[in-house]
Amino acid sequence: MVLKSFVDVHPDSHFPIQNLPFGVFRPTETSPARPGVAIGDYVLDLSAVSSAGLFDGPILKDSDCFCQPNLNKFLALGRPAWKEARVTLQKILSSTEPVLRDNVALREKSLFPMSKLEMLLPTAIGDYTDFFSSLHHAKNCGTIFRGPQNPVPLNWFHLPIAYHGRASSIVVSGTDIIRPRGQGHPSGNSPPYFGPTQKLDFELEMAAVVGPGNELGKPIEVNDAAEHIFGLVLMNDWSARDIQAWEYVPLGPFLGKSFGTTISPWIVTLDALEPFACAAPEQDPKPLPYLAEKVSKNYDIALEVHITPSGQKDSSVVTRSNFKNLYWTLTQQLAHHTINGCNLRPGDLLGTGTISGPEPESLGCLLELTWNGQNALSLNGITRKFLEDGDEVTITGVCKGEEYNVGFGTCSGKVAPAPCP
Ligand SMILES: O=C(O)/C=C/C(=O)CC(=O)CC(=O)O
Ligand SMILES: [Ca+2]
Ligand SMILES: [Mg+2]
Repeated sequence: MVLKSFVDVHPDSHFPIQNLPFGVFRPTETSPARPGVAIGDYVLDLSAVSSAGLFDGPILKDSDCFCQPNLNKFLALGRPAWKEARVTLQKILSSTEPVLRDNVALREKSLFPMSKLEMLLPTAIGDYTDFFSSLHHAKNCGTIFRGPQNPVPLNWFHLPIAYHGRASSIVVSGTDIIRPRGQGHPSGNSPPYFGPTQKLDFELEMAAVVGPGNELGKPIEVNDAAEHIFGLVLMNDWSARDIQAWEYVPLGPFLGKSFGTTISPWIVTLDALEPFACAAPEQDPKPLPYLAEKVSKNYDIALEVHITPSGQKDSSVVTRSNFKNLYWTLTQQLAHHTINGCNLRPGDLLGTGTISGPEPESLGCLLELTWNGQNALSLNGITRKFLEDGDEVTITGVCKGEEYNVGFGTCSGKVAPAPCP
């Protein structure tokens, strides 16, 4: 028998009782932020559940981790607490358990229609790193930025390459992204220009949310790394390709990326994703021992990007990809990040890098889809090489099971014009 909730959940919903993703919301503009889990079209307020004494397991019974404006304190408690919370929440939301189902007053205090509330960033993000783990993306970007001879650098096959992103400009889905201004360089010996980016792009990504983390100087072993990953969100690493191409030599992405990064509000836990785990690709050459894992795991998460062009009602799908296209696993990324002793802290965000697949329809950004603006895309008859002001980009992700889906909802942002000079 498949577990069912007393809350009505549509069969296509991303949020059945098997998912229970964690987020932070406020019921009204003036009420304080608090953690919640999504169930169907509702959000269950975890501060209310906690105040009612329903978290009665040994770790959570005396904890105030759900009476906080973000999930950091809960994340720091680690997997035993996450499992305990999931067991309690699946129990009190199930169709056969009366404690919440039959308590009208508590239900009114704790269950809110999702359409009427405001979702916030789920964690306070101290640090954000973005990896480069899709071979298809690395090959295509290498060819476009550096030419077809050796598009993938030799180090790529030996370590998960990354750059340090900017945590301060991470925003929750639904926030406008202001077109950045900056320097670009047309070609050859011509002087650089300055102005609003002419090559604004999205990047289809996911990101891991770090749990307990590690002390400075004490790396996390690759086979223990999953204990430090709470779950995943959808992510759009907005990129200004003209700024990026000019500035990145030799230190890597900077202002071409740091003007805004959007994440989805719901963190889907690794526990909820487990039924959709699959083998990660075979790695050749074999990684060094500190990156060699006993079990090399990916997840079968179908990903789509839709663009609604400025002034239009309808969106068009511009790419269909899958999380399982990644070469380096989340656990290898995390172990590599800490191998030099660098400390990760609860709530840190590790982007996977753009998730491009092998087919032309599965490329994860416009840079690849239009080959740096050489070929326009048609969106219901409207053409685009890069994003225009007013365009809205929406990423979705879902694991499709036989009896239920485990999904991420959406991650969207609309492009707002650059500030006047
Ligand atoms: O090939 C490059 O020089 C850089 C490519 C990127 O855009 C970097 C990045 O954000 C990594 C990624 O999303 O995979
Ligand atoms: Ca990126
Ligand atoms: Mg970014």
